Amino acid sequence: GLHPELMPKHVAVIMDGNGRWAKNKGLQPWDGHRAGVEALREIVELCGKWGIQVLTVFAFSTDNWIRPKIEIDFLLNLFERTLKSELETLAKNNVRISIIGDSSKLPKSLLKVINEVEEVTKNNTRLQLIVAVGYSGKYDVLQACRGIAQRVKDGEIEVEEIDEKLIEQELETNCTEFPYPDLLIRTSGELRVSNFLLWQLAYTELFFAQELWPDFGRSGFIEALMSFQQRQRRFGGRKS
Ligand SMILES: CC(C)CCOP(=O)(O)OP(=O)(O)O
Ligand SMILES: [Mg+2]
Repeated sequence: GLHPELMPKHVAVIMDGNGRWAKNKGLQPWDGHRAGVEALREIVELCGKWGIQVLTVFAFSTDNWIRPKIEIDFLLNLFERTLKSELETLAKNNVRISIIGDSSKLPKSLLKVINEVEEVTKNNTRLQLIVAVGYSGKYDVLQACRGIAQRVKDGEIEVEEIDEKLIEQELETNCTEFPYPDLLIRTSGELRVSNFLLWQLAYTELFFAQELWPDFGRSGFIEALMSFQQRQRRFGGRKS
């Protein structure tokens, strides 16, 4: 079974497979995304129950903008409706939610809801749910470089002061206590990172689940966590 003391502090998830799940059932991709929200709701609940402190999920990549407009419009509207409908539950369950990513292309109405849910839940302490929307690892590193360059240009910092800590501050990880995911789970059998968190995954344990995201639930999550708990993490060192 699971050992509470070996629970990861920060879990990251690439929720993949919604489209194939829908196709297998003769449905439209957005039916898969709708089912995907139910899967996310279950995993959030389990994280809260099992004492996982941070859950970062990949909901929409900077590279997903090339999808058909109808699917993008559905997804953006789904995010807005879900944030609104889940706000009360998140607040009741002491979950702090924040959104990371390039918000410049998001509709004003979605931005408004994002600001509201971040504000309402900002002092919650049980679980931090970070939803990456319009995010990618390369976008994150790029915006951090620009931020640091501007601070040097403004004379705020010297080039010599640029260190890993400073980069971490400029990245959009948005989590000071546990910035580095201990475990990354990707569903649907794909074996790639797909421009998700990059800097932050330096020593993250990877777990690839066969289930399509809408089918990933308690049993799949337990399997991933049990695999994690059996790993020997050396962070580049040598087992003493
Ligand atoms: C937007 C993102 C959460 C969607 C994940 O599922 P997907 O649409 O990539 O599904 P497929 O890989 O099966 O097409
Ligand atoms: Mg996919």
